Amino acid sequence: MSTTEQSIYDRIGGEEALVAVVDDFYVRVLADPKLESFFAGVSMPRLKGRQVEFFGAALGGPQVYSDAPMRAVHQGRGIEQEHFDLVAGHLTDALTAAGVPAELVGQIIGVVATLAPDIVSAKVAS
Ligand code: HEM
Repeated sequence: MSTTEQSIYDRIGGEEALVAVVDDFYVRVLADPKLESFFAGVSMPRLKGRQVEFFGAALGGPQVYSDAPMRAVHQGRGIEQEHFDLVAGHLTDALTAAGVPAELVGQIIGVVATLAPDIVSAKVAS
């Protein structure tokens, strides 16, 4: 057996686990009254597929994420830090519900948090 350090992707259970987490994540996001309107008219099967590619690539899996950069996808949608934090919370909950250990969830959310400057494009009016 190899003793090579496993990627986060392998440690959470590979593609099957990731697909299940992404499905549950979007159930939670779409059930959130503060978030659902952002996804009106969006093809969810397509978005889930892209999200599996994105997270697979980001967490050390074999996927290649070949679509637009995060800034191009999200800017101009009126996404505020509050919305980003809610989405990150739903991801935390979906990972935790799938049995991913808290330490790994923390590492994944740490990676996701670095994306906030590209995704948040609206400031709360002051
Ligand atoms: C938390 C970190 C986030 C990550 C890693 C992420 C990742 C992604 C990815 C990979 C796509 C697919 C892009 C493509 O077509 O290739 C996407 C699309 C999208 N994201 Fe995010 N996202 C995040 C946060 C958010 C937030 C906070 C919102 C809004 C509240 C949001 C709203 C959307 C919408 C509406 C689309 C669909 C765009 C379309 O196909 O028309 N995302 N996101």
